[in-house]
Amino acid sequence: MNRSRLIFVTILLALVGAALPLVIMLYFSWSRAVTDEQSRLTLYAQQAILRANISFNEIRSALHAIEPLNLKPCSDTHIARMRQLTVNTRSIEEIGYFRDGKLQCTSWGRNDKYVEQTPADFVTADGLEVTLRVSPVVTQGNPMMAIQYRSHNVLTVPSRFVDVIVDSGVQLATVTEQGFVLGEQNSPDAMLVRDIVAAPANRVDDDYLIASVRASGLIAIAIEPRSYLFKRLRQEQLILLPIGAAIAALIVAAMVWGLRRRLSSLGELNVAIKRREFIVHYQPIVELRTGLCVGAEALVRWQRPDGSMVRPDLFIPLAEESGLILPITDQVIAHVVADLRATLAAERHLHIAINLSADDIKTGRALASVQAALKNTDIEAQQIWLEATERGFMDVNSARVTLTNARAAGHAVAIDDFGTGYSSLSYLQSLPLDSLKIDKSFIDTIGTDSATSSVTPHIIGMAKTLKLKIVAEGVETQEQADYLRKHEVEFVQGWLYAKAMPATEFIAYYQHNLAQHQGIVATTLPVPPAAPMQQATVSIDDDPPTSG
Ligand SMILES: Nc1nc2c(ncn2[C@@H]2O[C@@H]3COP(=O)(O)O[C@H]4[C@@H](O)[C@H](n5cnc6c(=O)[nH]c(N)nc65)O[C@@H]4COP(=O)(O)O[C@H]3[C@H]2O)c(=O)[nH]1
Repeated sequence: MNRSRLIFVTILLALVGAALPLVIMLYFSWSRAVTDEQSRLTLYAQQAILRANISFNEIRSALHAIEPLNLKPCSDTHIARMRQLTVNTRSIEEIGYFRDGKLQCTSWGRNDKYVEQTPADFVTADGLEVTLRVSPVVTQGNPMMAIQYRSHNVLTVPSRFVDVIVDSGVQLATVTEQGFVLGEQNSPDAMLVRDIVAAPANRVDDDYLIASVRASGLIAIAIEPRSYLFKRLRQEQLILLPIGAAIAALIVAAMVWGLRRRLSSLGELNVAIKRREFIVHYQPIVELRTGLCVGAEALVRWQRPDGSMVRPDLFIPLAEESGLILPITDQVIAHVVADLRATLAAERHLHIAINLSADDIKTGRALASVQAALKNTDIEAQQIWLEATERGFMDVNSARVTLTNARAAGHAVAIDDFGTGYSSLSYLQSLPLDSLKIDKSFIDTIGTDSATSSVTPHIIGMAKTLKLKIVAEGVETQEQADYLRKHEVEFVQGWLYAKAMPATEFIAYYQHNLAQHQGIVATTLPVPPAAPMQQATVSIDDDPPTSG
């Protein structure tokens, strides 16, 4: 990703990162406000059901108490008893006695007016006949509810069935399951109440917030205007939005910090490329059967002006992401040629493996760089191996073209870090490869009972089936080397043999190794078909061995 793209993507991510916590907090504020308000309304509805049940129970008890007394109807004792029950029972305003459907007397005395018993709107399960609206004859007050049991009748105020102290604006109704409204507060809309009875549920609609409770054959409904919700919403937002803003600020700060770091890393990398601060170390590759050093892997190092060395895994990912890897590969190639030109010309069986990035493989330009660098030198193409990781094969068609061209030019091609990426057997089969490097993570499992330890022999078997030479990377112990020898792995690379070292040290290492293996023949070099290389004979004669 180049600089301006990086800035653009970071700004985009920062905007999303800043908006996200605010949106989440807005959502939480809303859902908390709705939940809180609905809990409040539900509580009112529960209290209304409780009040309605208390009223019914009181009335039922009074009626059941007076009916079996068998007092002389409308006698002074009878009227006194009715009055006593009326005074002592909160829910009862008046008790009346009926005979043949006509009111004879009430708790206030004998009745000489003609009053007929009103027909019941509904009858409860235990036989109480309820008439919702009757006009009291004696007190001449507001409409009341009449509840009749046999010859006695009680008048009660409907508000007894919703007798709950609610905040102003909250509407309350207690309704039977059949839809008869027993009592209401603050005049809830009748249509709305009917709708809620048909499908009782807590909900928020365009105008109202609604909660309902169903119990004992009754439904209590509490309703408040939706605008009330906004008061609660503002309270929630006052708490949650500052938290969201703080998280958003943290995200933006982290992104700005990351961007500045990346830009400064990118800037430093750019300067390092211009100043050619990259050098190459060489890690020997040894033929396992003979112990002969047959080559080395070129490993880039960033040498800062203060002399400190930066490991490749700290800058290669950034270089690959930003496209700066291409000039770095060029500098590696130039270093290999400058460092080992004479040695490679003198030792024809010696090879150097150069790492190519995914971009190098995709564009194919690294091949042109190698060819240009080898021009006018005595280094032969087969002495330069090209290593590509599985990431380099993501664009399999361009990878195939580059690898085919590389092999046609005489280079051996290796797949690096095998097993850590996504390569499949079909990839391996379809790409022109000479060798496979088993990643250190698999070598580490040798002799252990880790879950992946069983994979190593499969990789070896697969490479052999595909006739690829094998290089085992990161060999650190004799046990690993013995295992690899037993499985006929051809080449090894690792600290058991040598760490990566500067060119002069590598040349000395190589000469020493050569002297130790006087007269021994290396037999297992990969051979690209287009420029076949004969088995190399290692000698310690003054005359360098020739190939081809
Ligand atoms: N612990 C342990 N480590 C061992 C052992 N033997 C080898 N190694 C390390 O394993 C890495 C092998 O290189 P790689 O898999 O190509 O992995 C390389 C390669 O992917 C990348 N890299 C290095 N040089 C270049 C380069 O010139 N171009 C590109 N594109 N990538 C490079 O950076 C990675 C890391 O390179 P290095 O830090 O040099 O680390 C090297 C090497 O020093 C061992 O026995 N034990």
